[in-house]
Amino acid sequence: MAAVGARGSGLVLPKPVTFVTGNAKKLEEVRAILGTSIPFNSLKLDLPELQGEPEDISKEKARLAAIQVNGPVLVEDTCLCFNALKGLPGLNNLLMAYEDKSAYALCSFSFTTGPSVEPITFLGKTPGRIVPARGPTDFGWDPVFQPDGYEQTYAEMPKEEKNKISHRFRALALVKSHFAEAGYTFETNSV
Ligand SMILES: O=c1[nH]c(=O)c2ncn([C@@H]3O[C@H](COP(=O)(O)OP(=O)(O)OP(=O)(O)O)[C@@H](O)[C@H]3O)c2[nH]1
Ligand SMILES: [Mg+2]
Repeated sequence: MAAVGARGSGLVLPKPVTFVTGNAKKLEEVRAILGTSIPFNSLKLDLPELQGEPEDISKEKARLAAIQVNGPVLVEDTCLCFNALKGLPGLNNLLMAYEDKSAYALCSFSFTTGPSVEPITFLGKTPGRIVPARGPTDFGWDPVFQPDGYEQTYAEMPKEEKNKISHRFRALALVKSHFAEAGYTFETNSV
C-alpha cells in the first residue's frame, strides 16, 4: 500500500517519487525529516548549478530532473542569503566588510508529477546571522550560520534540533501538506 495522504482519492502517479540530488548530506536530512510520510526513492544526478532567483532555479532543476527520470520528482535548491547584500546568496568572506551580519537560509523544493507538468515550489526560510565558524565542518555553511533565538550554530546543534527548525524542515512541512491534500497514489502499487 503506497497511498499518500488521508484521502487516497487523488491523482494516480505512474511511478513513486524520486528525490534527485547529488548531495548526500541533504538526502540524509530529507530522509530524517520525511520519515515514512512521503515514500520516495533517491537518485544522484549532477544537475547544472543554475543562476537566478532560488525559486526559478529550483523549478528549472525539477524540469530537468523530470525529463531524466520520466516520472514524479522532488528537487531542492538551497542558499544562504545575506541581508547586507539585499538577500543575495554569496561568499561568507564578502560579509566581513558589513556591519549587518543577518542572513537567512532559504530552501526551495520543487515537485512535479512528470516532465510535461509545471513544477510547484515550496519555500522554507530560517532567519539567523553569520558568526565565526563553530562546530563540525562536514556540511557546507552550517558552522557559520546561527539561527535567531539559538546559542548554537546549525553545525553545533544535534541533528534532531536542526531538523526541527531548519529551512529544509520548513519547506518540507509544506511539501507534506501538499501531498496530504493531493492524496496521490501510485499506479505500480495500487492494485
Ligand atoms: O551548511 C549547509 N547546510 C545546509 O542545510 C545546506 N543545504 C545546502 N547546502 C549547501 O549549499 C550549496 C548549494 O546547494 P545546492 O542546493 O545547489 O545543492 P548541491 O549542489 O549540493 O546538491 P543538488 O541537490 O543541487 O544536487 C551546496 O554547497 C550545499 O552543500 C547547505 N549547507
Ligand atoms: Mg546543486
